[in-house]
Amino acid sequence: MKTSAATFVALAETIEARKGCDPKASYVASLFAKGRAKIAQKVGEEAVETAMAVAAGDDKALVSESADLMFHLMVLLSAHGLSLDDIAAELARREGLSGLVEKANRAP
Ligand SMILES: N=c1c2ncn([C@@H]3O[C@H](COP(=O)(O)OP(=O)(O)OP(=O)(O)O)[C@@H](O)[C@H]3O)c2ncn1[C@@H]1O[C@H](COP(=O)(O)O)[C@@H](O)[C@H]1O
Repeated sequence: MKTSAATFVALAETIEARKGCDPKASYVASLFAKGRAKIAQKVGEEAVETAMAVAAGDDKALVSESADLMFHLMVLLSAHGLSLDDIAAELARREGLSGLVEKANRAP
């Protein structure tokens, strides 16, 4: 089995390769064809479904819905010319900065 990172890298490459493909032959291409607003809507729906899996106490559904959420988020990032590297860079920038300290330092 691939490592988590390798799986995300492979999926990101597949998503990029779907740009310009026939929307009838590819779900990713169909998302790109529908546009950013529709992809963002799908991200919102999958986030809600992820939360509902938690409310139902269903860990199997939590994994499945989280995968749907991550997948659609990666398509959304790609549609904006961004990638998981941008998210990793932002998380790296925050490394070591407690969320409690950051929140306390926010301008009122
Ligand atoms: N990881 C995924 C993946 N996860 C979820 N999905 C699809 O996401 C959709 C979400 O289902 P929903 O019921 O929420 O949405 P829907 O009802 O079909 O759509 P709406 O009409 O509600 O908008 C389903 O069609 C899933 O099959 C995915 N589709 C593709 N991938 C990956 O993307 C690759 C490329 O896919 P294609 O572009 O289709 O070749 C695949 O090989 C996979 O690796």
